[in-house]
Amino acid sequence: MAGIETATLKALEKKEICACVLEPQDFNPQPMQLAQMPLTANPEQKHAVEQVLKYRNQYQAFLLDGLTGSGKTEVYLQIMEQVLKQGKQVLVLVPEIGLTPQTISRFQSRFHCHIALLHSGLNDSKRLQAWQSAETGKASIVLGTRSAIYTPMPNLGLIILDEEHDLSFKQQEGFRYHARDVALYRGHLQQCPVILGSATPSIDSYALVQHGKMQALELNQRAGTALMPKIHILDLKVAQKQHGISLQLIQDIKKRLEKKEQVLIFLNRRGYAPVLICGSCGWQAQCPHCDANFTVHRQPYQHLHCHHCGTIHRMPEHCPQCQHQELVTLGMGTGKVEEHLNELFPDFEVIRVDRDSTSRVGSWQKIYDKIQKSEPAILLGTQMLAKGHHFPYVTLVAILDIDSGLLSVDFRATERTAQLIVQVAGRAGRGEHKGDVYLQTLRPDHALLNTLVNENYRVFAQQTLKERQMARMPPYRYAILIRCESKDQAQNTEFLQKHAALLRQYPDLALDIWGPIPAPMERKAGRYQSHMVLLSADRPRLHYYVRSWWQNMLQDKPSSMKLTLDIDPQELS
Ligand SMILES: Nc1ncnc2c1ncn2[C@@H]1O[C@H](COP(=O)(O)OP(=O)(O)OP(=O)(O)O)[C@@H](O)[C@H]1O
Repeated sequence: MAGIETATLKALEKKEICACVLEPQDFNPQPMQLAQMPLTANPEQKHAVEQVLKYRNQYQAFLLDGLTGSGKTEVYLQIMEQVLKQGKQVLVLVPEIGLTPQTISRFQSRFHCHIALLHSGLNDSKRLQAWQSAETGKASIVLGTRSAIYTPMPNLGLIILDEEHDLSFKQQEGFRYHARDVALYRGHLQQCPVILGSATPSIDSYALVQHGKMQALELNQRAGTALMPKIHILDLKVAQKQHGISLQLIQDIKKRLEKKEQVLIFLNRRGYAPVLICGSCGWQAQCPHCDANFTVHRQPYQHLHCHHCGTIHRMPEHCPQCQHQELVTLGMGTGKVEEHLNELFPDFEVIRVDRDSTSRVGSWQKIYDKIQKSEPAILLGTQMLAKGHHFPYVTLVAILDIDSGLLSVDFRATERTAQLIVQVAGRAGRGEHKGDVYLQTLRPDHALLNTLVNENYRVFAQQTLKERQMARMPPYRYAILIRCESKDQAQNTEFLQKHAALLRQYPDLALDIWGPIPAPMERKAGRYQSHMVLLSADRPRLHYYVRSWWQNMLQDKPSSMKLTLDIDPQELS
């Protein structure tokens, strides 16, 4: 309300003298003008655009399965143009807040219209403004991360989920939902097409295509003149190395930098080193609250940090067990690799991109602008660098440690690793120069690596679908994960066993119950974690029985126990 401070209004509301309400506003769509002509679509792009536009005013789900750099965004833009011209709104979801600047700038250079931005970095009033502009039709486009899927848009004409395979579309805490599922359901409710786009679609989405619930649209070549990069496997068992980096790779990095090109080094481990160990007695710095090692950090000051519960400890000056002075770090995090790269390439800039280096507001934007300049540099980073970015000057990509992704117990681990490799590799050679990709591994014969190098991601996906079908795993059966957490592991097991027995009593529910078993990380933040997985091919019946069973469990559980129910879990952690 004009002229009256919010604090005053709140005080009056507290005394029940006034009530603060939001006035519904009229829907008033704004016309869209084209700011830039579209690119000339290649035949595959044209086909994809035409297919989607056939379903302009009705629900149909599409999987836009296009190689990295094949011009999926151009396909989105050309479809959006037609939908916006009809006076309808478009909702676009991206997995990361860090992807919003590049996406918004591509939208702004193509369309003159109001674009509302929604992500976790906004304060409440900015969020409200964005919601209102969507609800009233002032915003023709809403661009946001996961929760933007709930934005009120009365005249919705198209939903796009870019990088649909990305795990961040699933909310894993509190109110659990998968933005991909909500998008499909919302498209159905509001009768508009939904496009899920990715160079590495999820196995779940391929299954939807297989079952005729989604139409696949393929882009099989890079857009413009760019070519796909060549992947090389570096066998760490035999390779000569310096600081854990093969000499062959070091030579190639040097060549690229001298040619004024950029190099991207990927390591999915932030901090300086994952282990601190005593050189005399073997003592290791472990988090007192979790079954995990402390990670050593050197910035902004030396300290130990548990990445699981957030505990921070001072860096010990000597071994607390034997008083020995020499404590050594094992393994490499981005901090240590940054140090080595600075030593190996002193004449070139090393730009580190991880959660630590981008935690300040605006820092990612500054880094991003720097990368877009045609200057030689080494970009070193974690997941943040892997997702959907277009870095035209990167011609060499190296993944320093691919093996950790091959060792997980999660049945989706190979899918995630394959996606990561293909996505990171896809940042190479997107401009005028052809790219090369190096994968450092101790397991060069691993089937996954060979399928990706000699075949492609789609072949891997088809093999994985067959394996999942044979093993009767999702998406061929439906899963529910029960997580149970308390200070007593025996209490967790006894409680889950008792309730598993009750569920087994329903004779017409064909069900497998796995567990209870300790979670992959058994103790976290001082509490024991147990898991139990329910698997059934009959989703309606599974959900029907679980509904009352779950209520029963909640009533029966001790107050100190925490229970959570995860439908279609994406991670078994
Ligand atoms: N038809 C076209 N003609 C020429 N250039 C194109 C065409 N379509 C797209 N491009 C260009 O190709 C580059 C890569 O396109 P884009 O970023 O849209 O690919 P993408 O499929 O979204 O990639 P990724 O999945 O890796 O994020 C961009 O510079 C884009 O402008």
